[in-house]
Amino acid sequence: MSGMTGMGAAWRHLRTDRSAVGSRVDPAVVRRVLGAAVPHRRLLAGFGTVTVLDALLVVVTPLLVQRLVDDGIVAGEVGVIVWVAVAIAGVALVDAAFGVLGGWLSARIGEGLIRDLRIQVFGHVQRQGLAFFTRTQTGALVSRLNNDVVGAQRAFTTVLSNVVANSVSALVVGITMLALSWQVTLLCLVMFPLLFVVSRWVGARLAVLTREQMDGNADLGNVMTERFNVGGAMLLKLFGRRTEEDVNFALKATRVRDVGVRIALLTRLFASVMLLVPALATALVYGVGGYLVVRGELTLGTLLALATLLLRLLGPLQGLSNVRIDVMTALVSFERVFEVLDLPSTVVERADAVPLQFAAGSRGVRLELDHVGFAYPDPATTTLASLETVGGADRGRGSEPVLHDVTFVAEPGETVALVGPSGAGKTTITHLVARLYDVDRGTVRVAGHDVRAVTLDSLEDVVGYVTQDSHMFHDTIGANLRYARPDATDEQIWAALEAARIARLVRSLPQGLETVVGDRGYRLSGGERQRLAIARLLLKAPPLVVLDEATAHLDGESEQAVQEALATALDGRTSLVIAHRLSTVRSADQILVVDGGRIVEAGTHPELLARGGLYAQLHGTQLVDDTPVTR
Ligand SMILES: Nc1ncnc2c1ncn2[C@@H]1O[C@H](COP(=O)(O)OP(=O)(O)OP(=O)(O)O)[C@@H](O)[C@H]1O
Repeated sequence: MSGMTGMGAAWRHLRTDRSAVGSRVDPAVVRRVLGAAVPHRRLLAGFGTVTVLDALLVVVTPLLVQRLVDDGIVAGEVGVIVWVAVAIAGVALVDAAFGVLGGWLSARIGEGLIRDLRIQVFGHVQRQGLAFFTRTQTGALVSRLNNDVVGAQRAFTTVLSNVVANSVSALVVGITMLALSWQVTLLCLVMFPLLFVVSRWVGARLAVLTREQMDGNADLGNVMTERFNVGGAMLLKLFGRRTEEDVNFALKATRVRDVGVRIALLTRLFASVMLLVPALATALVYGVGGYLVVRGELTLGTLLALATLLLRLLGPLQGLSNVRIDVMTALVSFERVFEVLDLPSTVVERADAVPLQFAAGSRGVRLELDHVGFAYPDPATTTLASLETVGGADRGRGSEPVLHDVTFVAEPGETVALVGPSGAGKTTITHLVARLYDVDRGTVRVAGHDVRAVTLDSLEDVVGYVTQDSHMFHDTIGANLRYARPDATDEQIWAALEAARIARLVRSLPQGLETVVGDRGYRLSGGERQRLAIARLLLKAPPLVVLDEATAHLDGESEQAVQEALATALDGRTSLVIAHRLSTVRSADQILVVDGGRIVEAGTHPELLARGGLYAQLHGTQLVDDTPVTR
C-alpha cells in the first residue's frame, strides 16, 4: 500500500465529478453517514491502525537504503550489506501483508455498508404506494439502488484511506526529508506547485467532459432500452421511423466519440506532466545533492534516500489536495441514497393498525364504499423529480378529483360489475379496495373495517387481484404460483391449475411446473397468462376478488377456458369486476354504471336496460356479446 502510485490515485481524482465541491457540507448528512458506519466501528478501528502503520513504513526502506550505502557499500562492510538487505526484504513483506489486511478490512467495511444501504432502500421502496411506481422511471431507481449505493461506499472507504494514509505518509516523508537535508528538500518542493496548477486546470476541464460523457452514454443507453423491447420495437416498426432513429442515434454516438477523444487528449497531457515534474525534481535532487556529496556535506546514502523519498511524496500530496472532492463526492452519493430513504409513502400503515379478521371459509366478505372522493396524489409528493419518467411538468400542480361521492355495497358472495366509458374511473375504484391509494373523502370498508385501520398485510391477504395483464416474475411457473402461497404442495398447485383450466398446457410443457415464464421466459398467450394468474389467485384463496376482465378477443377455446376459470375463481367470493362481457353483467348481482367519476346508474341488467339510460347505450357498444347462441 505504501508504494501507492501517485498517478493512479491522481487520475481517479481528476475523473471525479467536481460539481459536488461547490456544495456545502451538511452536518445532518455527516451525522447520518457516521451513524451508518457505527455498526462497523471495530473493523474501522482495525482499518485505521493498519493504514497508519502502513503509511509509516513509507520512510523505512529509503532510510535502510541510506544505511546500506553509507555503512555497507561505502564502508566496505559486507555484514551490514547483508543485514540491511534482509531488513529491506522484511519491510517489503510486512508492507505486502498490511496491503492484504487493509484491503480485506476495507472490503469488509465497504461491502457491509453497501449491503446495509441496499437492504434499507429496497425495503423502503417496496413499501411505497403505487403512485410512486406509476411516476418513477425504473432505470433511474435501479441505478440509484446500484450506482449511488456503491458510489457512497467507495467514496466512504476512499475518504478513510485517503485522509488517514496520505496525511500520515506526507507528514512522515516530509519530516524525514527535511531531517536528511533541508536544503535539497525545500528546493524540490518548489517544483510541486506546478503539478497542482496543471492538475487543477486539467481536472476542471475533465469534470465538465466527464459529465458530458456520462450524459451522452446515458442518452445512448436510454435510446436503446426504450426501443429494444417489444413495445418500443413495435412502435418503431409501426411508424416506420427507422431512418430518423438511425440519424438520431448516430448524432448521439458522435457526441460521445468527440468527448472521448478530448478526454483522451487531456489524459495524455496530464500523464506527461505527472511524469515530468517528478523527473525534474529528481534531476534537481541528484544535481544539487551530488554537488553537496562532492563537497562532503551530504553522504551518498543520504542522497539516494532523498531521491527515493521524493517519489514517495508525490502520491500522498496529490491525494491530499483532493480530500475535499472526496468528502463532497461521498456526501453527495450518500445524500442521493438518503433522499430515497426519506421519501414518505403515500400509503402508510397506522401504528395502531389491527389485523383484518374474517371467518375462515366464509362466503366472501362485505365490501363497502361510503361517499368516497378521490384525486390521484400530487406528483410532487409521490416521487423524486430525479426519478421521474416524464419531465415532471405537472409536479406541484395537484390533481383533479377523479371520483366523486362513490357509494355502494357488495354483500358477501355478491358480484358487482363496473361498467362505463373509458376514463370514467372504474380502475381507480378497484385500486382503492386494497388501499393501493388512500381515499381523500369517505371510507372504504372491507369486512366492516376501514381499510386504513387494518394492517396492510392482512388487507392484502383478503383481497386478490386479476388484472388484464397480470405480471409474472421471470421464474418458474411453480415459483410464480407459490408467490401467492409459499407453503402450497404440488397437489394444491395442480388443483389450482386444474380449476383455472391451464393444467393441460402446463403438463404439455417439457419442463412442466419448472418452465420459466415472465419477461424473458416462455411466451404465454394473453389467455394463458390470465388463467395462470387465476390459478395464482385460487391458491391465495382471498374472500374478495377484484377482476379486470380481458377486453381483447381470445380465440374461442381460450375464451371459454378463461370464462370457466373465472367462474370457478369468483364462485363463493365477493367480487368487483370491471366488466367487458355481456355474460358477466347478466349474471352480476349488481351493475354500477360509472361516468365522470360518479355512479350514475345502479341495478341489475334487466332493470338498467329497461331504464333506457347510459347503460342501455353502452350495452350495445361496449360489452362483448359472448353469450352462447342457444336462444
Ligand atoms: N396514476 C394516475 N395518475 C393520475 N391520473 C390518473 C392515474 N390513473 C388514471 N388517472 C386518471 O383518472 C381517470 C380515471 O381513470 P381510470 O383508469 O380509473 O378509468 P377507467 O374507467 O378504468 O378507464 P378504462 O376503461 O379506459 O381503463 C382518468 O381521467 C385518468 O386519466
